[in-house]
Amino acid sequence: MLASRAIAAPARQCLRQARAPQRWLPAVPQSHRRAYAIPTEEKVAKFPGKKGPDGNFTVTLIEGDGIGPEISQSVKDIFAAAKVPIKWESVDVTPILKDGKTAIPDDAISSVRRNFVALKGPLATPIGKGHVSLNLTLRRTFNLFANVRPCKSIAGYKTPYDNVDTVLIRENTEGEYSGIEHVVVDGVVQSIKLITKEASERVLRYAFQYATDVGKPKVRAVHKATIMKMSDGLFLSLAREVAKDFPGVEFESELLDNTCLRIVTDPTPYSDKVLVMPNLYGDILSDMCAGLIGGLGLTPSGNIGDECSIFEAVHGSAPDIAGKGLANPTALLLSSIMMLQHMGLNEHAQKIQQAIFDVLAEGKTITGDLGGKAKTAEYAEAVMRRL
Ligand SMILES: NC(=O)C1=CN([C@@H]2O[C@H](COP(=O)(O)OP(=O)(O)OC[C@H]3O[C@@H](n4cnc5c(N)ncnc54)[C@H](O)[C@@H]3O)[C@@H](O)[C@H]2O)C=CC1
Ligand SMILES: O=C(O)CCC(=O)C(=O)O
Ligand SMILES: [Mg+2]
Repeated sequence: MLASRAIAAPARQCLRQARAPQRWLPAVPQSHRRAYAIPTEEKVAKFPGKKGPDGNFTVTLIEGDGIGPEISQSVKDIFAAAKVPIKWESVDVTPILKDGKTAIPDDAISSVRRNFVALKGPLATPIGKGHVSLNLTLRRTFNLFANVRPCKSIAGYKTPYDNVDTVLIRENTEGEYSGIEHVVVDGVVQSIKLITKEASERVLRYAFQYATDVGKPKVRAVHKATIMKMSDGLFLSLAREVAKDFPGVEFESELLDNTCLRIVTDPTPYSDKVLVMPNLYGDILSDMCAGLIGGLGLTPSGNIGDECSIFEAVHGSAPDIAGKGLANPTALLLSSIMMLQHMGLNEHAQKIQQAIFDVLAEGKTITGDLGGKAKTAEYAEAVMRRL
């Protein structure tokens, strides 16, 4: 593990740092929701209307596999303790076959469409034979074109770097994860990396808009257009085109291998940029960035679409620790904070986030991945005590 828990800086200093509010998604005024989940005025009007007569929003919950139910329980407990006006609608996403293809059950699809917003635990994908990734299927089903993966140092948790503050936006519907593979002849297989103008342009536009909204002065496209001249070449040339529509944001580009080297050598120069890239690169780089701040137990994400959005941790189902109460629920909790900010429930987001950062900064009740001894539920209880 890259980071090890060292003697924490003086607790008061850590708590002071931890108190700084953190917005994982831009504050989106109701009238500017267009660039995020809600594209039309009609939907803008409809969104707050999802609040039911009891004053609660209904949110779809996919608990997921492996550690999914354990970390989902922490979110449910903490949300209940913080009196977040949310009613969970749990759905089963056990895959079904539709026209010979893996599909999400209709009930789950209609729940997400009805509620606009979902929180999702990790879903395991079998290696080789077996169903295709349900995570990718969900992203494609709902056209969740931008995967926003912020990664910020946790005050009080010491790693080789104290100042990581990266935001990575990953194209989320195609690229290397198009799932188009076939056997050409025995012993020769082909896997298609599909890059389209439409999908590239919309994620690039989202990245520039995101940078504008959160006040990051630069967008950097990460690519390998030296080798994949046509596919990454198209992505890069579209990035240059889209940049012209955002004169207030500086555009840069960088080869993926160089990005990897530079971020692990010194992440500081990446704090003022939004990184945008094709699917696979974002998948790998986001796990790598998580390593810089203390691991996968800490990094959230949001899958953003025009019609609905699904929030989930960057990590997977962690089968090695599942069912043992060892999982760190912070990544899913911070994803749920992104979700609350997306929904405009900022006060609740801030209150819970502060409690999480305070518990982490204090360092007494933290899970094993961070060098502590607390079980998942004990950590969640510590967060609830801080609310
Ligand atoms: N978005 C999703 O639902 C994702 C699903 N997966 C799926 O998850 C399964 C397992 O994949 P792996 O490669 O093992 O990756 P993983 O992310 O599940 O685990 C990698 C390592 O990180 C640790 N870890 C992950 N989350 C943690 C947490 N919250 N607290 C403490 N430690 C944590 C695990 O114990 C393991 O040692 C696979 O079936 C994969 O397809 C993988 C990544 C994302
Ligand atoms: O769907 C999967 O199995 C893995 C997905 C993944 O690694 C990710 O979304 O980061
Ligand atoms: Mg991944």
